[in-house]
Amino acid sequence: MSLYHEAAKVLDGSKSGKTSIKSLVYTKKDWKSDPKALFALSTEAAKWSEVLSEVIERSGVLRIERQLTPTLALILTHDLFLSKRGIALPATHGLNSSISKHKARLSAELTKARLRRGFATLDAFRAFINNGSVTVGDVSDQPRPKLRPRWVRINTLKTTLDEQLASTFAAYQKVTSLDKVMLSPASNKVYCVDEHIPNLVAIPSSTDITTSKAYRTGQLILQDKASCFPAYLLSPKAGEGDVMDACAAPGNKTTHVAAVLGESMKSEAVGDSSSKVFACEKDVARSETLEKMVELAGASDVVTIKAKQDFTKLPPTARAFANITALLLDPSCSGSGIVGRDESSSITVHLPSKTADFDTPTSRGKKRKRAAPTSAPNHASTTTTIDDVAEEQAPLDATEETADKLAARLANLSAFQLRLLQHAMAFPAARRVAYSTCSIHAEENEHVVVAALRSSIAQEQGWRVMKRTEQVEGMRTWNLRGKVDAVQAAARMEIVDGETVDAVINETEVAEACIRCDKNGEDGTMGFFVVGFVRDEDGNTIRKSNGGLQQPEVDDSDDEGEAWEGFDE
Ligand SMILES: C[S@@+](CC[C@H](N)C(=O)[O-])C[C@H]1O[C@@H](n2cnc3c(N)ncnc32)[C@H](O)[C@@H]1O
Repeated sequence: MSLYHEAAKVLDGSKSGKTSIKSLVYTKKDWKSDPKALFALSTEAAKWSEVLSEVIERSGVLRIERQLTPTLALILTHDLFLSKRGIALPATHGLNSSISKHKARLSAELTKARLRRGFATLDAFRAFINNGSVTVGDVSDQPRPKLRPRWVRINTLKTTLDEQLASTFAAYQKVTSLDKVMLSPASNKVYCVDEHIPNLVAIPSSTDITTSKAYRTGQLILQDKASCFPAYLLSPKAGEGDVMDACAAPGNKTTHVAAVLGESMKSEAVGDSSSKVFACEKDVARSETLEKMVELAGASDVVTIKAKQDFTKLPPTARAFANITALLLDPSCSGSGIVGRDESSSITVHLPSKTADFDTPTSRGKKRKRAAPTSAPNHASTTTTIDDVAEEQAPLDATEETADKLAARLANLSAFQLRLLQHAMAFPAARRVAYSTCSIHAEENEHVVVAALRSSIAQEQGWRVMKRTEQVEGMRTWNLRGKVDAVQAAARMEIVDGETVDAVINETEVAEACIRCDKNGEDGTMGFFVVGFVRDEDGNTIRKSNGGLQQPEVDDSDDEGEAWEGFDE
């Protein structure tokens, strides 16, 4: 059947170490299989390849089924145990039966492989593999790998940290370092209160809290630590004005900023209606999700949803927005920081050896060997190269085309992100903007920051970066900052349009102001970027730039939905 043979071809192709699975699948046009299904199967089989190679070798199947290649055996064993639908071939098909008839033996080896690694259930093992860590070893004699934690935000609109520690997490043991959570065996119930973001807790990734009442009722929200940075960096104070979340769905940052405002209301003892949050979302389906999320989080009283609304069409000078002093801008981006995205580019593919010698029916009586370590010579082990992050290192092959496409896509995205950022800067009473992406690319991050600082709207209205020294404590003490070379490169870029003016950029200060999070790094976060913009002067000036753009003086709040064509028109 083509799917299995074609997936085997992809995995064999990725052994050269030059081309990623993604590249192999998407640069060839004449696959018989659906490319999405082919990509999914190849990636999943590659993720499990170290474990399944061990299982296949120990079962001795390849020495019995001589017609099976190691790659086909790997892929079929994957589907036999790990795909919901099983092997997608009739039971009588030769390929299916060559693996299925050894099901009992393979299953026993899979169980042993799981238990050797300390996982009580297949689900916990799956969570471990999906977490991106494929380098596993016997718990008895090898250090445990660090696993990204599960981040749980305590929704202070509905509960408190203390309440949750005494209820949902009552059976958990408190640990004081994130490492202890990341190194914790799957069965351990531990938590660590985060040192940077208030009301955030880390638990082991294999711990499922989605069945808890607190989660189901919106008291707990699963939100990556990095994704909590923007609302915390913005830290709006109740009574100081309203907040606009420009690109809001599904609403994690909206509900977080509402909670931050709520906390400030408690501490400042200001009236309930003193500040509100507008949440704008362009997409129809995502607007519905946003509405549900806001309601579930108990934020409906504070949040006014602008559903199906393009942010760039909202007139900043509308009366309804006259009191907006802070904006969150988390626009669509490449998503390259999301764990699981593009992971095919860095997966090490392991293949079982046909001649591995374990205690199998055909090698009975021989001395039993331990599982081969990751780098054992009887594993055909290679790491495929990443085709987007390390473009400059990519060898001259099919990835070149992908790199060109990526560059074009990033150029489009950054132009869009800059346009939204300039629009955010146009709100007359705005004093703070938090700009963020879940991208690891400088084009969407430092480059956008520099371009925004050089834009005439920023120059005319006095926008600058929020310096590191001005940031809230948890953000000030976060060590990973923006890339100076990326800021320098952007500052040297030619000014291409009349909307941009020459401006002096303090490169070190800008890079220090920017905050980055590493994908799969020691901090257990996704790849992320956030920066704050502030302005001190009175910003009620209406922009009349040399490009002839003027904002209409809209003073009727009902006009919000009307098309204000924005800066690009
Ligand atoms: C990265 S997601 C936002 C995630 C959200 N901030 C959160 O934390 O849950 C970007 C969102 O912006 C929306 N979007 C894109 N362009 C927009 C525009 N011009 N106006 C409003 N929303 C837009 C997308 O539909 C998408 O839902």
